[in-house]
Amino acid sequence: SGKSRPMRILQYVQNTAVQGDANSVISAVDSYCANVEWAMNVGDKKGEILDAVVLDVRPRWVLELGTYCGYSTMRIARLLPPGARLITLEMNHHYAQVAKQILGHAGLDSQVDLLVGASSALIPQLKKKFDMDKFDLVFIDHWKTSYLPDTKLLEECDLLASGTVLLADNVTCPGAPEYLHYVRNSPRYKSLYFPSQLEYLRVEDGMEKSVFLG
Ligand SMILES: O=C(NCCc1nnc(-c2ccc3[nH]cnc3c2)[nH]1)c1cc(-c2ccc(F)cc2)cc(O)c1O
Ligand SMILES: [Mg+2]
Repeated sequence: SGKSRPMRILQYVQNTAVQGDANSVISAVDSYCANVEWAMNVGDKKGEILDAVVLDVRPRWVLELGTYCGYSTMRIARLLPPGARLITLEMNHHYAQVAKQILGHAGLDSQVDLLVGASSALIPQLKKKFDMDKFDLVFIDHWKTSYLPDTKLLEECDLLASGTVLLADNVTCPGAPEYLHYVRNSPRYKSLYFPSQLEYLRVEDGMEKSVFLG
């Protein structure tokens, strides 16, 4: 039942997770996707790397590119200091609708602003729309071919400060070769690879953490 995979994930969450308990919603998504049907969430293994980076950065302003069902959105939002804000961009209206409901079930919708549209159109509007200046952390997990152009767009829009951390999912699988070459060879970034596995599978993947040097 449930017309789409995101809908089936939402139904499982609504039937099994404790309302207002973000960790139980995260666990519910992980057990559904590990045991019933695979989905492109960052997952529990890479999720621990994401958690560690969020706790280390203690960001005031976070941008996420690629919301999908809101799994990584929840992982980030549950660790934010009070007053911090997470802006997440999603291209697909259906994904966004499901993510909103999953975030609501977790009780995390107050720290999160979910925008629907192309990142290339939305990124230039963010400073004005949210009266903000620079992001402290950017989690990149959308279309793999958009990683590099959107990173350059963030630079052009003056949304990165010296010390801003970019964390990119899937740099090995499906891969983001042009992005990797750029952040590893540009003098404006200090980059480090965190080896891991593709969500819910025994396939190599990893995340790239790149600090903007200004
Ligand atoms: O495609 C992925 N993720 C992207 C979804 C998305 N959700 N929202 C967007 C968006 C959002 C605003 C945008 N603005 C412009 N393009 C946009 C695209 N893109 C993805 C794919 C895999 C994967 C691995 C192995 C396989 F065999 C098949 C698949 C694994 C992953 O962890 C992923 O993250
Ligand atoms: Mg991913």
